[in-house]
Amino acid sequence: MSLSGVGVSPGRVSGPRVVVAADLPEPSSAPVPDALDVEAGKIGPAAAAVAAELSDRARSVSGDARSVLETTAAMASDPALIASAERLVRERSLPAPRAVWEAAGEFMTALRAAGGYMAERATDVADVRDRIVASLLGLAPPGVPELRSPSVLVARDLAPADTAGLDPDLVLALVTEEGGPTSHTAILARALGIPAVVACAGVLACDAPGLTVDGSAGEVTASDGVVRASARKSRPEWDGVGRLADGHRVKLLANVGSPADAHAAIAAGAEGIGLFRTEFCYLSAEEEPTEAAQREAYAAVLAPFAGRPVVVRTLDAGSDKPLAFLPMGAEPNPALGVRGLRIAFDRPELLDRQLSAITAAAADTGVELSVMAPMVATAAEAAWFAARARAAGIGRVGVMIEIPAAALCAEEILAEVDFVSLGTNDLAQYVFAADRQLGAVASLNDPHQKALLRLVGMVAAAGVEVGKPVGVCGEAAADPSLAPVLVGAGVTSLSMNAVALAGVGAALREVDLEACRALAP
Ligand SMILES: C=C(OP(=O)(O)O)C(=O)O
Ligand SMILES: [Mg+2]
Repeated sequence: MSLSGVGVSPGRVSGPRVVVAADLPEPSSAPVPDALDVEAGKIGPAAAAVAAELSDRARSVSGDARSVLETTAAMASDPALIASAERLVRERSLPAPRAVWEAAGEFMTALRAAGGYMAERATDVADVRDRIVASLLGLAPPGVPELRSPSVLVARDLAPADTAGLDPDLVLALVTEEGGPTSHTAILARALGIPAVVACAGVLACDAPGLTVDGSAGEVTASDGVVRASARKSRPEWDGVGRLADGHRVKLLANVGSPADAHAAIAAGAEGIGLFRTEFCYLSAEEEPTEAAQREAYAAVLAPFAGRPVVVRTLDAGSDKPLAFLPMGAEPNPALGVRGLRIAFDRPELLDRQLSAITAAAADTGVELSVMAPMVATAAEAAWFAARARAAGIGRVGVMIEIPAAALCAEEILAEVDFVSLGTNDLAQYVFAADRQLGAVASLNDPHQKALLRLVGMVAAAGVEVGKPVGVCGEAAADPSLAPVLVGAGVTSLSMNAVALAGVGAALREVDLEACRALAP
């Protein structure tokens, strides 16, 4: 068997195949005709089996992981949960899986209503619920399985929170049926240094014991399941200063979302942060973090960059990065819906709290702060954001250009702000009308596309005209073959994951500005 997809994170490895089970369907509530005691009697043993499995796993680990698993095991055998589910079977003739689903749902509602620490526990109850329901239905529990040895993970797609939690020591490679080169699964896999292939149709149907994954070529082949890894390519030489062969300066910055990313970026020579995705701090949060908690979380990411320029982006929640505390309701087209800055239009206090936490974190850490907003469509939106950011005491304010309308009106937008940063991931998605999470249209989300580069050129030219900086912080900036094209168009900084910095830095040293300009699409 040999399959091809889109290689999004380099490296060639082989290892045993482990499949991430799909989400559970909501269990049927069709009434059980009789033998209610027998039906109710299934719940206790299923819960006990789940608790035993979790306790067993707890014994094989230590520290925080152990106490989390022990607490979850205790929740699974909670007599109140079991009794409540059994009662639902007897009183409403519900099948056992449905009764567990509803009983856990009542617990979760009560925990969320209690708020604070209790609300955070609702996610654990959902985890326990899914495990017991899966056990009753004879299915694998959903989500990323606990890996005990290095494996190749196969999934339809992963949520950003799941990908961010992957352990690069245990996940040899990641292969998904869905996702494109700019999906957050791909971005996070690259940042973690995990070889990955996305848009790999047919991989879920493969039942070989193992897979060989080539994250550069995008090839996936069946293997015997034995672990083999090729030596990692050494990084090109780069001295940490972004400049062309003729000395023309281009700031090379990092995209970060966690303290670990920030430390990796400093170690890789980043001159500053070009994109701090603040929503990545809250992918698993049930409630809006307080201003004090935000200040602390942002400071932990910014601290390694004391004295350097950083661009903090306000929350880009919604669509492919849902945050539980900002539910959007069901939208037919979430990528075209209420996401990014749009969320703040009817919740301005949410934005103000975040701006004030960011300002405080910048003061705590001594960084040179700039703040920008995601998903800005018009100059009026840019002006609205800039006014709020300036009122919060922020001196340098920008917006992302990631909607075609914003690219077309870059001049008007630049009149309202101090800088712009091109989000080529979303810009490609909207220019080509091609969902960045969908494997079937992955090739349209390739940042080498002429139409995308022409829009980038228009925005960069507007920046040159008015003398304001235009950066790129989408995945296009991380591609050593595209970096000279972007610089030739007039882009003044490139921001990327830490792993990409040296390759881009070295590629820029090979060319001068004239050669870059000649590459215009
Ligand atoms: C950098 C971008 O933002 P995100 O990937 O977080 O949507 C982009 O859209 O290019
Ligand atoms: Mg974006």
